[in-house]
Amino acid sequence: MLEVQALTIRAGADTLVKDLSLRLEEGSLTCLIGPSGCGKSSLVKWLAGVLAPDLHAEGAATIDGTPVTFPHRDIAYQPQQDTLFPWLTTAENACLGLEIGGMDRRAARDRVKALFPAFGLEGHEESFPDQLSGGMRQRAAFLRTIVQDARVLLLDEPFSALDAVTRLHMQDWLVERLAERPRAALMVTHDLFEATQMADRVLVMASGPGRLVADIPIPMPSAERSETALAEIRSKLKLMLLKETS
Ligand SMILES: Nc1ncnc2c1ncn2[C@@H]1O[C@H](COP(=O)(O)OP(=O)(O)OP(=O)(O)O)[C@@H](O)[C@H]1O
Repeated sequence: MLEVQALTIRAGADTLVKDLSLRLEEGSLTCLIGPSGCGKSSLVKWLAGVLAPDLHAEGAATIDGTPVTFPHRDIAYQPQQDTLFPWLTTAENACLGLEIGGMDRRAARDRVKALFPAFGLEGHEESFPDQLSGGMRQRAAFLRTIVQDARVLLLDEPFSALDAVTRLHMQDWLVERLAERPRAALMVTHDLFEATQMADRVLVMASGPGRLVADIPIPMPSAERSETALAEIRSKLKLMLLKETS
């Protein structure tokens, strides 16, 4: 579905990401892990079309074999910071992606409002971002991304600010929604439990320069995952990360 070929990202003379290629399939949730600073966010930002202007990227991408440039209407992106507009209410922020995509304001409102209870945001539709907790803000940003009809989802540490129970709830919610409506999802996370529980594939990045060093499939359906099998995969991932950070 989405294919990246030979992506290199430079900051002046420094190479941040080098010659990175990957393919994301529809109906697949891929987690991207790697040490801090290895270039995970830079890759995702490039795919979202929001790479900082001082960075220079070379590389190509296709969707279903057709060359694309970013930003692209088939791609929805949740950045690491919630980036809610402080002058818009929670509901208005959550509607933004839909409205930019051309949806009528009332229809966008109805679609996001239906999801407020599942996101623990009910009663906060008219609150402004500075009236929300960090976790609520992150859920509002997640909502803004997930309601879009985009075929590709890019989620950069979408649950990092959530408490443990809410995080588990949102992880399950996302896995269920992706099962109902397959998309190609790429999720950056530092949490190996989250990665092995949710993903059907984990990509490992190394730094200096940023590159992919492993592609680990997790072929089991999430309902059938045994703790023993997942613990084995986590140990393998942990060893890789330790090697990359030592
Ligand atoms: N605008 C920029 N100009 C110069 N260097 C940058 C810029 N943005 C990021 N970098 C550098 O690029 C490298 C990769 O950063 P990036 O945010 O992609 O890493 P990351 O793997 O997502 O890290 P983390 O896990 O901590 O979020 C880092 O060394 C960072 O300092």
